[in-house]
Amino acid sequence: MGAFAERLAETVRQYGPLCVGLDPRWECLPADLRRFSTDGPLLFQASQQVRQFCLRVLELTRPYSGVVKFQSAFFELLGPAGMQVMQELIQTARQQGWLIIWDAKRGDVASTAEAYAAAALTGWTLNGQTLPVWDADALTVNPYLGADALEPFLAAARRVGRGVFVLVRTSNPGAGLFQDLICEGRPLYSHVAEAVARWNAPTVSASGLGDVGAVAGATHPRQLAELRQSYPHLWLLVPGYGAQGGTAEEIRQAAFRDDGLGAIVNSSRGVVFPFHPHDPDWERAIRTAAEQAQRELTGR
Ligand SMILES: O=c1ccn([C@@H]2O[C@H](COP(=O)(O)O)[C@@H](O)[C@H]2O)c(=O)[nH]1
Repeated sequence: MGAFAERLAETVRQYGPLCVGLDPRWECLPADLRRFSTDGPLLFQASQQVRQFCLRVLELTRPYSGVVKFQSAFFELLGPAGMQVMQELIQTARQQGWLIIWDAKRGDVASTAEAYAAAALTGWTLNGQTLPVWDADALTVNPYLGADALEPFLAAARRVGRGVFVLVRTSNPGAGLFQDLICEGRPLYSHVAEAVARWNAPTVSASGLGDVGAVAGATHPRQLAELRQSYPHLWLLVPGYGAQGGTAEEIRQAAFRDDGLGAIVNSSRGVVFPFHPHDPDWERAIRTAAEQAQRELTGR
């Protein structure tokens, strides 16, 4: 498997920068799919309905995107059956040719991070056999515990040509509480970005981009533009487009390099739930939303 950065560059050249966010919110599912039969545990039944919906989303959006981000929270909410469904969907997405980001925002002391990293990226070697577990192409991680705690993720990614996206400037309204605190004359997030660029540097490949990227919200276009300008070798994972208020125009101006690479832009609710649960034409709504997002993000 080639370097993550190059596989991502190839995907963005082919499909544009849209990343489909698979966040299966039960209350947003089409009403027809929110049905239960009389037997079987409810969480299991709900997981099967989510499975059916997500499979359809993957098919409908595939022409417009090559990257899918699984938001672990919504699958965890469904318990073990939901986790099983997530694993099956990840395998299906891989067979369909998607690049897979697992948004689980991991971060812990190094000895524990090693287990998280094996589960997400390398697989686990047991009895001489390496078993893939989640088998993601990239994982989101939280930098708060420091460099030693991130190293197991970076090492795992290096070993198997995978990627890591480090939270730098998140999209939520309260992000500044800690991330904007001034330390040594500049905001904390800019120190994090500098460290991410340092970890990324040895991985930079032909596209001029590397395997250790940064999460930078579309809802803070000034900081997004500043990160883009300061760190041309970083892939940016940009959430906050659509449902959280980030616009395609602001993103186009702030997030990309001159060659059109450098950022992937996540849309979860905007692309996956652009319909009312009682709208019978929900499939067409998803297809239209994905097509429009692809078009407006590339400015075509
Ligand atoms: O700063 C961040 C980091 C991650 N997210 C995640 O992205 C999606 C956004 O969903 P939308 O429905 O498009 O708003 C979701 O999975 C978040 O957990 C983020 O929003 N901001």
